[in-house]
Amino acid sequence: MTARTAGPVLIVGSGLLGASIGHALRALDVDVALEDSSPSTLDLAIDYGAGRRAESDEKPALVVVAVPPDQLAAVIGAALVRFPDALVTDVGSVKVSPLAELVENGAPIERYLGSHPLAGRERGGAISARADIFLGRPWVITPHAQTTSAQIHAIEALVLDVGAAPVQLSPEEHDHSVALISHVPQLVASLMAARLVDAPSAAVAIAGQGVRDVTRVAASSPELWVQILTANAAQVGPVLSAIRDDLATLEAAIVAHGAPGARRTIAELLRSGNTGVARLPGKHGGDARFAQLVVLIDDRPGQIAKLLTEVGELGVNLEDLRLEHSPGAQIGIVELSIVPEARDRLEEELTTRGWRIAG
Ligand SMILES: NC(=O)c1ccc[n+]([C@@H]2O[C@H](COP(=O)([O-])OP(=O)(O)OC[C@H]3O[C@@H](n4cnc5c(N)ncnc54)[C@H](O)[C@@H]3O)[C@@H](O)[C@H]2O)c1
Ligand SMILES: O=C(O)C(=O)C[C@]1(C(=O)O)C=C[C@@H](O)C=C1
Repeated sequence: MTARTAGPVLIVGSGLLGASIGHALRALDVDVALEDSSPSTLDLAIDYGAGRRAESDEKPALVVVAVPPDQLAAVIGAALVRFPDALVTDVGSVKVSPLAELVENGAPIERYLGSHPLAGRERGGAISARADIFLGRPWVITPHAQTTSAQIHAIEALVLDVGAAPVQLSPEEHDHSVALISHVPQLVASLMAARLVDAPSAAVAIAGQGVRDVTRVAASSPELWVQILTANAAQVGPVLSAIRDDLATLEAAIVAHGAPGARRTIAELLRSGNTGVARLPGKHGGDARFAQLVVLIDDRPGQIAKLLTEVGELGVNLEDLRLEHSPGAQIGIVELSIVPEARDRLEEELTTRGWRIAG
């Protein structure tokens, strides 16, 4: 594939996000220069192939700032001054406060266009970077009053090159949205995971997929998240209040579950959850949800490859794949996500071929 992005691209901050963008652009042969305030992070990102060391006379066409939230405005502002011919973007998780800080500092924001990939990992650092983290994910571009359509096209080119899907929102709409779909979910995951700290070992040992699904992002960096949450506090607060109200209602109904109406209250909250989760778009951003097929495999080398080869031979496109090990059993659980029309046929054909289907 030929890159749409015109280089050189300078990435400032070569941690998880910066190095991941570097890897994805290098795969398309874009010239990527890297900087980081940590010399060892920079060396690591270069060693892993995310780009080359930036020269002192670098002349980037595009600068991507991927530093922690409390550094964003300062680093974006410095890049706007250092590279007067470059378009500058960032990948920060909050968009209103850095823009306000730039305006307050009199920065030349006519060459700054913020953006934010809704993609990442619960672990930071150049060592966790991967070219594929953006595939199929939304990447929000947040134009302001001075943004031109050529600048939007330039950032869209970057987004498409790394395999993400560009979406345009104002900085305010962005921050309002991410409070609900990213920032409070992080807190809910952390609150649930915090309950496990003093849990008996016997309880933790039998953890299934449910608690893992709900708590995955609880492994994220507290330093990064304190910065994100406080930078978006005005939007996060009201979502937390709504959850607190629901929790109070739920707790009262659970405690007095024999009282008239209590079971209905519990059911209605659960049903709202069904309605809410059904609204989450599928992998490609549309409304279609995929069907799941769970296959049990022997926990020995080559089994997953064999299963995937056979799914391919049957002409079924795999939309997603999840793996799980059953504690204490020599069995692996593979959850295949596929288009609903293919599910029954795949189940039948795999059963005929000797695979064990668990649901
Ligand atoms: N982690 C995620 O899942 C995720 C997803 C989307 C967006 N973001 C945003 O991306 C940004 C980077 O997050 P990350 O997860 O890559 O963090 P990270 O810690 O992995 O990387 C940040 C890098 O910036 C460097 N840095 C700090 N201050 C600097 C400065 N003044 N100049 C140059 N380099 C500097 C650090 O040394 C570090 O290597 C954050 O603003 C975050 O909100 C993170
Ligand atoms: O860990 C992940 O899977 C994420 O994608 C993290 C996630 C998110 O909430 O979606 C978290 C914060 C970032 O600003 C963007 C992405």
